[in-house]
Amino acid sequence: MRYISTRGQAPALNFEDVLLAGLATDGGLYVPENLPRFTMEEIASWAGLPYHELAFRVMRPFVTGSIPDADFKKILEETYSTGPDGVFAHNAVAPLRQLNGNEWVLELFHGPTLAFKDFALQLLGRLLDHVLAKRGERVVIMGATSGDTGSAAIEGCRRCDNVDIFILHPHERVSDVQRRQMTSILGENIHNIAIEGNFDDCQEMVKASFADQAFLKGTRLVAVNSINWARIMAQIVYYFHAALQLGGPARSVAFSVPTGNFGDIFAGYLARNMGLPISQLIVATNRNDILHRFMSGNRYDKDTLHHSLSPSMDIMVSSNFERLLFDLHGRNGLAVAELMNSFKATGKLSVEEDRWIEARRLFDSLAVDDEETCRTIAEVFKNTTEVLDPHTAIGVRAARECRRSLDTPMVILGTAHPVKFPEAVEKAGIGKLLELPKHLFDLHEREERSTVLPNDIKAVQGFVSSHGNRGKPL
Ligand SMILES: Cc1ncc(COP(=O)(O)O)c(C=O)c1O
Ligand SMILES: N[C@@H](CCOP(=O)(O)O)C(=O)O
Repeated sequence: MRYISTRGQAPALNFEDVLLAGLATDGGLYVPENLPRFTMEEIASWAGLPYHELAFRVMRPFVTGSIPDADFKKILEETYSTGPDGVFAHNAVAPLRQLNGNEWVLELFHGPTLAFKDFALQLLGRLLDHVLAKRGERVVIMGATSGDTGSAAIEGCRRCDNVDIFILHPHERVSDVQRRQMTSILGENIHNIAIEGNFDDCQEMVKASFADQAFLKGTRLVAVNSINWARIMAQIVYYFHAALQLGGPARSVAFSVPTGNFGDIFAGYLARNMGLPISQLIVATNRNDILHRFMSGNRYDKDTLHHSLSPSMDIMVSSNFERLLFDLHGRNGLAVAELMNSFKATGKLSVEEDRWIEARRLFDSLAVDDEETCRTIAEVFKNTTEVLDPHTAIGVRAARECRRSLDTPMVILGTAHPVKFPEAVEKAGIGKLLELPKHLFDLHEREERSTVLPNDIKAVQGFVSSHGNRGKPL
């Protein structure tokens, strides 16, 4: 499998090199040159497979030529293991919980850091370990987080011998549990940086570091955000997993996806393009609604960033939207480069009418504010005694508002465990005490380590270069 850049001017890479890349050299994002497509018979034959075996079938075409089948199978078996020493706490890995009649939450929060990010980052860490050991190479990882990617990336990479990982989070803008999950994992190669800015500032600094890597003195820079193709690839699997449990592929399924960086929903869009019958994909945003404004009015314009009760989706500019733009423009990289350059200059973007109509055919959307989020948490609790996290609640609200058919199963991606967001749960009026799982029971007593830095790329790059070799200078 070869991968090409959404801006059309970077060299095509194989999977191994894409895994070790972040942004392409032309500033674009990598996508497969040709998407694999499965037949209905093939997909139907996967019903009942354990998660890791399904993952092998769905992802194999993407890694072919780079990771031998036997190694990939072993890595997947370890990644999606369950049981007392396993990675995931639920035997089904990603169980479906019925909310009512034909509405289901796909619980993606049974991994070590209690959010859907574990599905991809547990895999990414193992793939990096495999590839770097083979190459005998050390790398620096830089990642930006609004709260969940950070801990999942650290947890996924903490045992990798060949990485130093630097995670940038917005200072005082992630929940207490989220911060502690990151800053209490101690190791000479783990570096948490609290930036005096917002998530977009963090994300921008990571992206800019790919463009100018002199500060790394020759050490390779790797991404753990969803700009890294391997992240998206792993997130495709659970769409197949959910649909197969609900009568797919003979029956279509609809998905509602809490969205920030457009990564998770883009994975659903790819699952549909790979042959999975998906009748509806709903983009569910919080008040930071650039994606909803595009879908509903062809206006992808920067706004100010609002702090919400769903902080992980407090994102102004969505990285993976560029991957959709690439498809909407007939995979014309130069057209995308032009659009993105103009967006960089003006903060505004809209597309030609026919391309926007196509986007509307592909996605429905809704923006949900804090009040509606709390109302939904309370409503679901009253009817089911399930406590939703605020991001999942946004998905539920959007599913209920945008649903086209009651006969089609509606799956809402349950992206995080509510224990990570007690403020929203409390504001929803739910008195039920939520307990941290066993492996995190003493989280609030653990020692924390992080460095506060100004919103200044030179300060961040200086820190990376003076700590990038197991805490010592590069
Ligand atoms: C809990 C949670 N839900 C939803 C999202 C949105 O996912 P994405 O950025 O892939 O759209 C994120 C992170 O962005 C998240 O952490
Ligand atoms: N919600 C994310 C933001 C980063 O998104 P990513 O999927 O591109 O890593 C987070 O919690 O950090």
